[in-house]
Amino acid sequence: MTVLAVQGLKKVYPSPGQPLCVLNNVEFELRSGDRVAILGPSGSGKSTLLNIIGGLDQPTEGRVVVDGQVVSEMPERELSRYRNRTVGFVFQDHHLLPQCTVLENVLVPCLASGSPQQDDVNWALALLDRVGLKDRVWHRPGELSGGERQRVAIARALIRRPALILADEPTGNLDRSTGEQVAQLLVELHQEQNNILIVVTHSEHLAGVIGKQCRLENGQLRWENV
Ligand SMILES: Nc1ncnc2c1ncn2[C@@H]1O[C@H](COP(=O)(O)OP(=O)(O)OP(=O)(O)O)[C@@H](O)[C@H]1O
Repeated sequence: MTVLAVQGLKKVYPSPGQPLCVLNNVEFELRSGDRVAILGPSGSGKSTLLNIIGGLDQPTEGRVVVDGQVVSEMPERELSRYRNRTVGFVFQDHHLLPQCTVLENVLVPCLASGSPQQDDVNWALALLDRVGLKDRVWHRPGELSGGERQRVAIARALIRRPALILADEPTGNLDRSTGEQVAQLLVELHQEQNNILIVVTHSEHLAGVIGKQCRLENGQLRWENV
């Protein structure tokens, strides 16, 4: 069981006029099995919040605690391990390596601890089967549709069996029906893997597929259907 606690989180960006306060005392707690969509207008700080949780950005004040460990206080080595092992990222732009096959792309996170083991390859193949890409493992990203590329990115995010899945506009580049399939897949895999799933989106429709929702506005997080 993983517990994610976001405590008194504040993020202020310097700017030529007034400093820009995008997060102001954001607080919540999630546990394994929880999933939530974070909605909010463009520029409201959704990606900033996700990046701080994922250890890609530092808060100005407050902290993110995962299983008792404060992310912003982790030494660099531990932070890299946290990003690689505890967190699985899915971005709007899939960030797949164009020269690598689908299978190699899914295995990329395993390279952090040397070359992938047979167990990793077996799990990657099982995940690719699960996301409906069994027949595409030797393709390269350029030979896939947008929805297929995003499904590869989801398999890659799950390869280390992370406790936390952070998805930033995962369907942003997809048409509505493909986006809905990808969102449904995220939900199904979340239920199977019992991780914590946080999805940042503009889309009320996607948020509806995810379930529990909160809204980030003026630096504050407001929970909706809890
Ligand atoms: N490194 C930075 N330096 C200064 N300002 C920044 C920086 N990163 C983000 N911002 C500003 O902080 C605000 C929040 O940005 P963020 O990307 O978190 O918003 P968002 O809600 O994810 O937006 P969108 O939905 O458009 O992706 C924006 O106004 C942005 O311009």
